[in-house]
Amino acid sequence: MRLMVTGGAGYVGSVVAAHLVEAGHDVVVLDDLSTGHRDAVPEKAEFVRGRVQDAAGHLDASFDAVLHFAASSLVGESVTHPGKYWHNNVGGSLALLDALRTHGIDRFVFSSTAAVYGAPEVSPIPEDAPSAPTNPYGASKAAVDQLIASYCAAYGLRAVSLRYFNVAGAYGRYGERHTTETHLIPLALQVPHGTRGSVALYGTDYPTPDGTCVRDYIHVADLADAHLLALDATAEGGAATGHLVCNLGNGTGFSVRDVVDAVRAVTGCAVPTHEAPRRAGDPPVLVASADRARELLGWRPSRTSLEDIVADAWSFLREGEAGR
Ligand SMILES: NC(=O)c1ccc[n+]([C@@H]2O[C@H](COP(=O)([O-])OP(=O)(O)OC[C@H]3O[C@@H](n4cnc5c(N)ncnc54)[C@H](O)[C@@H]3O)[C@@H](O)[C@H]2O)c1
Ligand SMILES: O=c1ccn([C@@H]2O[C@H](COP(=O)(O)OP(=O)(O)O[C@H]3O[C@H](CO)[C@H](O)[C@H](O)[C@H]3O)[C@@H](O)[C@H]2O)c(=O)[nH]1
Repeated sequence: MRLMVTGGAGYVGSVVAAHLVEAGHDVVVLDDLSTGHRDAVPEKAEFVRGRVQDAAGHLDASFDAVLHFAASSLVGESVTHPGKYWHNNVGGSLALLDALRTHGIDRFVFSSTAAVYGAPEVSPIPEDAPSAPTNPYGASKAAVDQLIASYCAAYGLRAVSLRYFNVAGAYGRYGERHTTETHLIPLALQVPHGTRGSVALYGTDYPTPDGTCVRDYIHVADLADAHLLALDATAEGGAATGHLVCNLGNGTGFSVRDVVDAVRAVTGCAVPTHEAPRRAGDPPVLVASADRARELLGWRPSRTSLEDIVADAWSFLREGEAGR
Protein backbone atom coordinates (compact mmCIF):
# COMPACT_ATOMS: atom_id res chain seq x y z
CA MET A 1 0.00 0.00 0.00
CA ARG A 2 0.97 3.63 -0.42
CA LEU A 3 0.74 5.18 3.04
CA MET A 4 1.21 8.57 4.63
CA VAL A 5 2.61 8.53 8.18
CA THR A 6 2.22 11.91 9.87
CA GLY A 7 4.65 12.42 12.74
CA GLY A 8 6.90 9.67 11.37
CA ALA A 9 10.04 11.48 12.56
CA GLY A 10 8.85 11.14 16.18
CA TYR A 11 9.20 8.27 18.63
CA VAL A 12 6.15 6.11 17.95
CA GLY A 13 5.70 7.23 14.33
CA SER A 14 9.27 6.28 13.38
CA VAL A 15 8.92 2.80 14.88
CA VAL A 16 5.63 2.22 13.06
CA ALA A 17 7.06 3.65 9.81
CA ALA A 18 9.97 1.20 10.10
CA HIS A 19 7.55 -1.72 10.56
CA LEU A 20 5.47 -0.58 7.56
CA VAL A 21 8.57 -0.30 5.35
CA GLU A 22 9.69 -3.77 6.49
CA ALA A 23 6.22 -5.11 5.59
CA GLY A 24 6.79 -3.84 2.03
CA HIS A 25 4.63 -0.72 2.07
CA ASP A 26 5.46 2.49 0.26
CA VAL A 27 5.70 5.08 3.06
CA VAL A 28 5.69 8.87 2.92
CA VAL A 29 6.47 10.58 6.23
CA LEU A 30 4.96 14.05 6.76
CA ASP A 31 6.54 15.79 9.75
CA ASP A 32 7.37 19.38 10.65
CA LEU A 33 10.27 18.28 12.91
CA SER A 34 8.85 20.33 15.81
CA THR A 35 9.74 17.48 18.18
CA GLY A 36 10.92 14.83 15.72
CA HIS A 37 14.28 14.09 14.13
CA ARG A 38 15.04 13.86 10.40
CA ASP A 39 17.41 10.93 10.99
CA ALA A 40 14.64 8.94 12.73
CA VAL A 41 12.80 8.54 9.41
CA PRO A 42 13.52 5.09 7.91
CA GLU A 43 15.89 5.26 4.92
CA LYS A 44 13.36 3.59 2.62
CA ALA A 45 10.60 6.06 3.46
CA GLU A 46 10.13 9.32 1.57
CA PHE A 47 10.35 12.38 3.83
CA VAL A 48 8.28 15.53 3.39
CA ARG A 49 8.90 18.36 5.83
CA GLY A 50 5.54 19.98 6.36
CA ARG A 51 2.57 20.40 8.68
CA VAL A 52 -0.54 18.22 8.85
CA GLN A 53 -2.48 21.46 8.58
CA ASP A 54 -1.22 21.57 4.95
CA ALA A 55 -1.73 17.85 4.28
CA ALA A 56 -4.08 18.46 1.34
CA GLY A 57 -1.10 19.67 -0.69
CA HIS A 58 0.98 16.60 0.19
CA LEU A 59 -1.69 13.93 -0.35
CA ASP A 60 -3.24 12.71 -3.58
CA ALA A 61 -5.55 9.92 -4.67
CA SER A 62 -2.64 7.46 -4.97
CA PHE A 63 -2.58 7.07 -1.17
CA ASP A 64 -4.44 4.08 0.27
CA ALA A 65 -4.44 5.16 3.92
CA VAL A 66 -3.07 7.63 6.44
CA LEU A 67 -1.63 6.83 9.89
CA HIS A 68 -1.75 9.97 12.05
CA PHE A 69 0.81 10.36 14.87
CA ALA A 70 1.63 14.07 14.55
CA ALA A 71 0.54 15.90 17.69
CA SER A 72 1.66 17.92 20.65
CA SER A 73 1.72 15.55 23.60
CA LEU A 74 3.13 17.13 26.76
CA VAL A 75 0.46 17.01 29.45
CA GLY A 76 1.94 19.85 31.55
CA GLU A 77 2.41 22.13 28.54
CA SER A 78 -1.20 21.49 27.54
CA VAL A 79 -2.32 23.00 30.85
CA THR A 80 -0.20 26.15 30.46
CA HIS A 81 -0.62 26.50 26.66
CA PRO A 82 -3.98 24.92 25.83
CA GLY A 83 -4.37 26.87 22.58
CA LYS A 84 -1.40 25.01 21.11
CA TYR A 85 -3.16 21.70 21.82
CA TRP A 86 -6.52 22.67 20.36
CA HIS A 87 -4.85 24.15 17.26
CA ASN A 88 -2.31 21.44 16.62
CA ASN A 89 -4.18 18.33 17.71
CA VAL A 90 -7.78 19.19 16.85
CA GLY A 91 -7.16 21.79 14.12
CA GLY A 92 -4.43 19.66 12.53
CA SER A 93 -6.54 16.51 12.60
CA LEU A 94 -9.55 18.32 11.14
CA ALA A 95 -7.47 19.66 8.25
CA LEU A 96 -6.03 16.20 7.69
CA LEU A 97 -9.43 14.50 7.66
CA ASP A 98 -10.72 17.09 5.20
CA ALA A 99 -7.68 16.39 3.00
CA LEU A 100 -8.57 12.68 3.06
CA ARG A 101 -12.08 13.56 1.85
CA THR A 102 -10.70 15.82 -0.88
CA HIS A 103 -8.58 13.01 -2.25
CA GLY A 104 -11.03 10.15 -1.68
CA ILE A 105 -8.84 8.35 0.89
CA ASP A 106 -11.08 6.32 3.20
CA ARG A 107 -8.72 4.49 5.58
CA PHE A 108 -7.31 6.12 8.72
CA VAL A 109 -5.44 5.05 11.88
CA PHE A 110 -5.15 7.52 14.77
CA SER A 111 -2.91 7.77 17.87
CA SER A 112 -5.31 8.30 20.73
CA THR A 113 -4.38 7.94 24.39
CA ALA A 114 -5.36 6.67 27.83
CA ALA A 115 -5.46 10.37 28.79
CA VAL A 116 -9.00 10.52 27.31
CA TYR A 117 -10.26 8.55 30.34
CA GLY A 118 -8.91 10.87 33.05
CA ALA A 119 -8.91 9.05 36.39
CA PRO A 120 -11.51 6.29 35.98
CA GLU A 121 -12.93 4.32 38.89
CA VAL A 122 -12.79 1.01 37.05
CA SER A 123 -9.62 -1.01 36.47
CA PRO A 124 -8.70 -2.43 34.00
CA ILE A 125 -10.24 0.31 31.85
CA PRO A 126 -12.51 -0.76 28.97
CA GLU A 127 -13.07 1.44 25.89
CA ASP A 128 -16.61 2.31 26.98
CA ALA A 129 -15.45 3.83 30.30
CA PRO A 130 -16.55 7.47 30.51
CA SER A 131 -14.28 9.96 28.78
CA ALA A 132 -13.37 12.51 31.47
CA PRO A 133 -9.94 13.92 30.60
CA THR A 134 -8.15 15.88 33.32
CA ASN A 135 -6.03 18.06 31.02
CA PRO A 136 -6.31 19.78 27.59
CA TYR A 137 -4.03 17.18 25.97
CA GLY A 138 -6.45 14.38 26.81
CA ALA A 139 -9.42 16.58 25.95
CA SER A 140 -7.96 17.37 22.52
CA LYS A 141 -7.45 13.67 21.78
CA ALA A 142 -10.99 12.85 22.97
CA ALA A 143 -12.29 15.57 20.64
CA VAL A 144 -10.40 14.07 17.70
CA ASP A 145 -11.87 10.64 18.49
CA GLN A 146 -15.33 12.21 18.25
CA LEU A 147 -14.37 14.06 15.09
CA ILE A 148 -13.27 10.80 13.48
CA ALA A 149 -16.48 9.04 14.58
CA SER A 150 -18.59 11.72 12.90
CA TYR A 151 -16.58 11.54 9.65
CA CYS A 152 -16.93 7.75 9.64
CA ALA A 153 -20.70 8.00 10.12
CA ALA A 154 -21.24 10.73 7.55
CA TYR A 155 -18.60 10.14 4.87
CA GLY A 156 -17.88 6.41 4.94
CA LEU A 157 -14.40 6.75 6.45
CA ARG A 158 -13.11 3.51 8.02
CA ALA A 159 -10.90 4.34 10.98
CA VAL A 160 -9.27 2.91 14.08
CA SER A 161 -8.38 5.02 17.14
CA LEU A 162 -5.71 3.27 19.18
CA ARG A 163 -5.63 4.43 22.78
CA TYR A 164 -2.09 3.82 23.96
CA PHE A 165 -1.30 3.41 27.62
CA ASN A 166 2.39 3.96 28.60
CA VAL A 167 4.57 3.37 25.56
CA ALA A 168 8.21 2.49 26.21
CA GLY A 169 11.17 0.55 24.84
CA ALA A 170 12.83 0.83 21.46
CA TYR A 171 13.07 -0.99 18.16
CA GLY A 172 16.67 -1.20 16.95
CA ARG A 173 17.80 2.29 16.02
CA TYR A 174 14.30 3.73 16.58
CA GLY A 175 13.51 4.95 20.06
CA GLU A 176 12.55 7.75 22.40
CA ARG A 177 14.69 10.93 22.36
CA HIS A 178 12.44 13.81 23.24
CA THR A 179 14.24 17.10 23.89
CA THR A 180 11.70 17.74 26.65
CA GLU A 181 11.49 14.30 28.26
CA THR A 182 8.73 13.71 30.82
CA HIS A 183 8.37 9.92 30.62
CA LEU A 184 9.53 7.83 33.55
CA ILE A 185 11.58 5.10 31.83
CA PRO A 186 13.85 7.34 29.71
CA LEU A 187 14.24 9.73 32.66
CA ALA A 188 15.18 6.90 35.03
CA LEU A 189 17.71 5.55 32.51
CA GLN A 190 19.45 8.91 32.52
CA VAL A 191 20.80 8.01 35.99
CA PRO A 192 22.89 5.01 34.89
CA HIS A 193 23.67 6.96 31.71
CA GLY A 194 25.30 9.60 33.88
CA THR A 195 23.14 12.59 32.95
CA ARG A 196 20.86 12.61 36.02
CA GLY A 197 21.62 12.15 39.71
CA SER A 198 18.42 10.50 40.94
CA VAL A 199 14.83 9.70 40.03
CA ALA A 200 12.00 11.82 41.46
CA LEU A 201 9.11 9.77 42.85
CA TYR A 202 6.15 12.03 42.12
CA GLY A 203 3.94 11.11 45.06
CA THR A 204 4.47 8.25 47.51
CA ASP A 205 1.08 8.45 49.25
CA TYR A 206 -1.22 7.19 46.49
CA PRO A 207 -3.75 4.46 47.35
CA THR A 208 -1.58 1.82 45.65
CA PRO A 209 0.40 -1.10 47.13
CA ASP A 210 3.66 0.88 47.49
CA GLY A 211 2.22 4.42 47.43
CA THR A 212 3.49 5.32 43.93
CA CYS A 213 1.41 5.50 40.72
CA VAL A 214 0.70 2.36 38.75
CA ARG A 215 0.86 2.28 34.95
CA ASP A 216 0.50 -0.23 32.12
CA TYR A 217 3.76 -0.21 30.11
CA ILE A 218 3.59 -1.42 26.52
CA HIS A 219 6.56 -2.12 24.25
CA VAL A 220 6.67 0.19 21.26
CA ALA A 221 7.23 -2.74 18.89
CA ASP A 222 4.04 -4.45 20.16
CA LEU A 223 2.33 -1.12 19.61
CA ALA A 224 3.64 -1.08 16.04
CA ASP A 225 2.27 -4.58 15.42
CA ALA A 226 -1.15 -3.30 16.51
CA HIS A 227 -0.96 -0.49 13.94
CA LEU A 228 -0.38 -2.92 11.10
CA LEU A 229 -3.36 -4.97 12.28
CA ALA A 230 -5.46 -1.80 12.63
CA LEU A 231 -4.54 -0.85 9.09
CA ASP A 232 -5.75 -4.27 7.90
CA ALA A 233 -8.97 -3.72 9.86
CA THR A 234 -9.74 -0.61 7.78
CA ALA A 235 -9.85 -2.65 4.55
CA GLU A 236 -13.28 -3.09 3.01
CA GLY A 237 -14.99 -5.87 4.97
CA GLY A 238 -12.46 -5.52 7.83
CA ALA A 239 -13.23 -5.23 11.54
CA ALA A 240 -13.42 -1.42 11.34
CA THR A 241 -16.71 -1.04 9.50
CA GLY A 242 -16.93 2.54 10.82
CA HIS A 243 -14.95 3.89 13.73
CA LEU A 244 -13.27 1.27 15.91
CA VAL A 245 -11.68 2.32 19.22
CA CYS A 246 -9.15 -0.04 20.84
CA ASN A 247 -7.06 0.29 23.99
CA LEU A 248 -3.46 -0.87 23.75
CA GLY A 249 -1.83 -2.04 26.96
CA ASN A 250 -0.74 -5.31 28.56
CA GLY A 251 -3.32 -5.32 31.34
CA THR A 252 -0.62 -5.39 34.02
CA GLY A 253 0.20 -2.51 36.33
CA PHE A 254 3.69 -1.56 37.49
CA SER A 255 4.41 1.12 40.10
CA VAL A 256 7.01 3.84 39.77
CA ARG A 257 9.12 1.90 42.29
CA ASP A 258 8.74 -1.27 40.15
CA VAL A 259 10.09 0.67 37.17
CA VAL A 260 13.08 1.94 39.15
CA ASP A 261 13.76 -1.63 40.33
CA ALA A 262 13.66 -2.81 36.71
CA VAL A 263 16.13 -0.08 35.73
CA ARG A 264 18.43 -1.21 38.56
CA ALA A 265 18.17 -4.86 37.48
CA VAL A 266 18.81 -4.12 33.80
CA THR A 267 21.65 -1.63 34.24
CA GLY A 268 23.29 -2.91 37.43
CA CYS A 269 23.30 0.68 38.71
CA ALA A 270 22.05 1.63 42.21
CA VAL A 271 19.70 4.39 40.85
CA PRO A 272 18.96 6.64 43.82
CA THR A 273 15.45 8.04 44.23
CA HIS A 274 14.03 11.03 46.07
CA GLU A 275 10.49 11.76 47.12
CA ALA A 276 8.81 14.65 45.34
CA PRO A 277 5.29 16.14 45.37
CA ARG A 278 2.54 14.57 43.30
CA ARG A 279 2.48 15.74 39.67
CA ALA A 280 -0.79 17.57 38.98
CA GLY A 281 -3.37 15.49 37.17
CA ASP A 282 -1.68 12.08 37.63
CA PRO A 283 -4.31 9.35 38.13
CA PRO A 284 -3.22 6.76 40.76
CA VAL A 285 -3.77 3.71 38.53
CA LEU A 286 -4.11 3.36 34.74
CA VAL A 287 -4.30 -0.20 33.47
CA ALA A 288 -5.83 -1.20 30.13
CA SER A 289 -8.36 -3.76 29.22
CA ALA A 290 -7.14 -4.56 25.71
CA ASP A 291 -9.55 -7.45 25.09
CA ARG A 292 -11.07 -5.66 22.12
CA ALA A 293 -7.72 -5.31 20.32
CA ARG A 294 -7.11 -9.00 20.93
CA GLU A 295 -10.55 -10.07 19.73
CA LEU A 296 -11.14 -7.72 16.80
CA LEU A 297 -7.59 -7.02 15.61
CA GLY A 298 -6.05 -10.36 16.60
CA TRP A 299 -3.33 -8.47 18.49
CA ARG A 300 -0.95 -10.58 20.60
CA PRO A 301 1.66 -8.49 22.42
CA SER A 302 4.84 -10.52 22.88
CA ARG A 303 7.23 -8.22 24.76
CA THR A 304 5.28 -7.84 28.01
CA SER A 305 8.13 -8.18 30.55
CA LEU A 306 8.95 -4.81 32.14
CA GLU A 307 12.65 -5.72 32.27
CA ASP A 308 12.68 -6.52 28.52
CA ILE A 309 11.00 -3.17 27.79
CA VAL A 310 13.53 -1.32 29.94
CA ALA A 311 16.42 -3.33 28.45
CA ASP A 312 15.50 -2.25 24.91
CA ALA A 313 15.24 1.40 25.98
CA TRP A 314 18.63 1.05 27.67
CA SER A 315 20.27 -0.47 24.56
CA PHE A 316 18.84 2.37 22.49
CA LEU A 317 20.21 4.98 24.86
CA ARG A 318 23.68 3.41 25.05
CA GLU A 319 24.17 2.26 21.50
CA GLY A 320 21.79 4.44 19.53
CA GLU A 321 23.82 7.59 19.72
CA ALA A 322 26.76 5.92 18.04
CA GLY A 323 24.60 5.03 15.06
CA ARG A 324 23.05 8.45 14.54
N1 LIG B 1 4.60 8.26 23.72
C1 LIG B 1 3.54 7.92 24.45
O1 LIG B 1 3.67 7.36 25.55
C2 LIG B 1 2.16 8.18 23.93
C3 LIG B 1 1.06 7.74 24.70
C4 LIG B 1 -0.24 7.97 24.21
C5 LIG B 1 -0.43 8.59 22.98
N2 LIG B 1 0.65 9.03 22.27
C6 LIG B 1 0.42 9.70 20.99
O2 LIG B 1 1.24 9.10 19.99
C7 LIG B 1 1.66 10.06 19.04
C8 LIG B 1 3.16 10.03 18.92
O3 LIG B 1 3.74 10.31 20.18
P1 LIG B 1 5.33 10.38 20.34
O4 LIG B 1 5.65 10.05 21.75
O5 LIG B 1 5.96 9.60 19.24
O6 LIG B 1 5.57 11.93 20.13
P2 LIG B 1 6.72 12.68 19.32
O7 LIG B 1 6.69 14.09 19.79
O8 LIG B 1 8.01 11.92 19.42
O9 LIG B 1 6.22 12.60 17.81
C9 LIG B 1 5.29 13.48 17.25
C10 LIG B 1 5.80 13.88 15.87
O10 LIG B 1 4.83 14.71 15.24
C11 LIG B 1 5.48 15.85 14.65
N3 LIG B 1 4.49 16.90 14.61
C12 LIG B 1 3.86 17.51 15.65
N4 LIG B 1 2.95 18.39 15.20
C13 LIG B 1 2.99 18.34 13.83
C14 LIG B 1 2.28 18.99 12.79
N5 LIG B 1 1.35 19.89 13.05
N6 LIG B 1 2.58 18.68 11.51
C15 LIG B 1 3.54 17.76 11.22
N7 LIG B 1 4.24 17.11 12.16
C16 LIG B 1 3.97 17.40 13.45
C17 LIG B 1 6.70 16.10 15.54
O11 LIG B 1 7.74 16.79 14.89
C18 LIG B 1 7.10 14.67 15.93
O12 LIG B 1 8.03 14.14 15.00
C19 LIG B 1 1.09 11.39 19.51
O13 LIG B 1 -0.10 11.63 18.81
C20 LIG B 1 0.82 11.17 20.99
O14 LIG B 1 -0.21 12.01 21.45
C21 LIG B 1 1.93 8.85 22.71
O1 LIG C 1 10.46 11.59 36.85
C1 LIG C 1 9.38 11.02 36.95
C2 LIG C 1 8.52 10.84 35.84
C3 LIG C 1 7.31 10.21 36.03
N1 LIG C 1 6.95 9.76 37.24
C4 LIG C 1 5.69 9.04 37.42
O2 LIG C 1 5.72 7.91 36.61
C5 LIG C 1 4.42 7.61 36.13
C6 LIG C 1 4.46 7.53 34.62
O3 LIG C 1 4.72 8.84 34.12
P1 LIG C 1 4.97 9.13 32.58
O4 LIG C 1 5.17 10.60 32.43
O5 LIG C 1 6.03 8.22 32.08
O6 LIG C 1 3.62 8.68 31.89
P2 LIG C 1 2.12 9.17 32.17
O7 LIG C 1 1.43 8.00 32.81
O8 LIG C 1 2.05 10.45 32.85
O9 LIG C 1 1.65 9.48 30.70
C7 LIG C 1 1.17 8.52 29.81
O10 LIG C 1 -0.21 8.43 29.99
C8 LIG C 1 -0.90 9.62 29.77
C9 LIG C 1 -2.33 9.28 30.07
O11 LIG C 1 -2.60 9.63 31.39
C10 LIG C 1 -0.67 10.08 28.33
O12 LIG C 1 -1.25 9.20 27.42
C11 LIG C 1 0.81 10.23 28.06
O13 LIG C 1 1.02 10.52 26.69
C12 LIG C 1 1.50 8.93 28.39
O14 LIG C 1 2.89 9.06 28.24
C13 LIG C 1 3.51 8.73 36.63
O15 LIG C 1 2.85 8.28 37.78
C14 LIG C 1 4.48 9.84 37.01
O16 LIG C 1 4.03 10.64 38.08
C15 LIG C 1 7.77 9.92 38.35
O17 LIG C 1 7.44 9.51 39.46
N2 LIG C 1 8.97 10.54 38.16
